[in-house]
Amino acid sequence: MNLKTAPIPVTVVSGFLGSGKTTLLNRILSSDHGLKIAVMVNDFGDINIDSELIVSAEQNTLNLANGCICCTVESDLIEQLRQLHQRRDRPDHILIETSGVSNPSKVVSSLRYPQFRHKLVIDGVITLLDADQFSTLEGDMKSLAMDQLAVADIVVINKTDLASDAQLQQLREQWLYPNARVIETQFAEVPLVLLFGQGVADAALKSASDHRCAEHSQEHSVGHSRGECQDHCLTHIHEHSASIRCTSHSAHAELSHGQMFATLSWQSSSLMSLPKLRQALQNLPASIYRVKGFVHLKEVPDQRCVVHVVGSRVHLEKERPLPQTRITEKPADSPQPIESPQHIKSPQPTNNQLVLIGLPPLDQGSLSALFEQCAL
Ligand SMILES: Nc1nc2c(ncn2[C@@H]2O[C@H](COP(=O)(O)OP(=O)(O)OP(=O)(O)O)[C@@H](O)[C@H]2O)c(=O)[nH]1
Repeated sequence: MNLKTAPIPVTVVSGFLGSGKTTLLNRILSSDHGLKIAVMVNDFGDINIDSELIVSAEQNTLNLANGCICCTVESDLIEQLRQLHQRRDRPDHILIETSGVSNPSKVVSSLRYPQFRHKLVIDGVITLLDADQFSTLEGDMKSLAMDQLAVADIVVINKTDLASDAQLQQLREQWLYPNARVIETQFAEVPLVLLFGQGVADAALKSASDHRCAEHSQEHSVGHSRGECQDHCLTHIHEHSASIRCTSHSAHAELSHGQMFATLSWQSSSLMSLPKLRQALQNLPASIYRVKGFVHLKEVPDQRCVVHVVGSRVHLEKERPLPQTRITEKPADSPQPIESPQHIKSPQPTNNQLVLIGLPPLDQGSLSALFEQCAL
């Protein structure tokens, strides 16, 4: 098959809030697989925190319209996919990270539209599950998490380092659908061949062998196993790889999924106190399941820190620089990145940004007051 006209494989990465989707994406984008991967990120919250947490190729950033990927931005998703397919530097693979409050089945059905026939092929749906927090989900949250599992081809039981043997056993026995392949991981260490499928692995192998250098062709001729050849060639082709990131962000305090979730954001320009912030995060109302963002702490004056709250777990760490992926030249007819204040990459030194996601109603006044008290 001609690789230039072959359908592009698309993998949908799903999973409830904080299950490790961005961790998985970063692992893939930082790996030396040699594939040109386009990533579409659908964040839920008016500040797009995920776009700053993902390994990026900024010049290729495209923005979708506001909203939850499965509820309101279908037309933009379709348009971006169409444009990706038309690019001269077509990606080898497309990854779509749905927001933690999305049901991936709608995305999957969009990918099946006739206009994508022979252009895109669904490689699979990967759903991550937070082994530590899954059992704490109740009601609508649990139903949504189950919907995400129901459409999965691969279920990744992530955060096994935080779960007891009994918790893991219960997950395996009670909550998994029979058809999915199940992998248990820490920090989303999923084998790449499982993610990309043999089709793409073969394409990369073929492309790499087309470009192979003299010493590699000699190695091929003596008959290495597929894995050995692939390792050599994928390293070689990596020099031509690029990552394209598309982001979507929802409007302030938007509700989605039948009004199931609400989000609000808080920003300030004051230094914050670490013990006060930690205490505030540990004492959030139970209706708030997820907090993520960046803060500047008095105790860490030289760099900003990343905040993650998932369920009852609070995690703060110094921001680590993300490796930048190599970028290929953009075709003249490709869409220009849209400048937006929400995507300014280097905020002022004391720009704290937090996004909170939970069950409505979220009380903006009292939550803002809670964080204001952490400011010095
Ligand atoms: N201990 C532990 N922490 C993990 C693991 N995987 C991810 N995390 C942490 O869990 C937090 C949430 O991870 P993300 O990758 O941002 O989760 P996400 O699914 O993208 O989150 P949303 O986009 O908000 O739904 C971060 O602090 C990660 O570092 C793991 O296996 N073990």
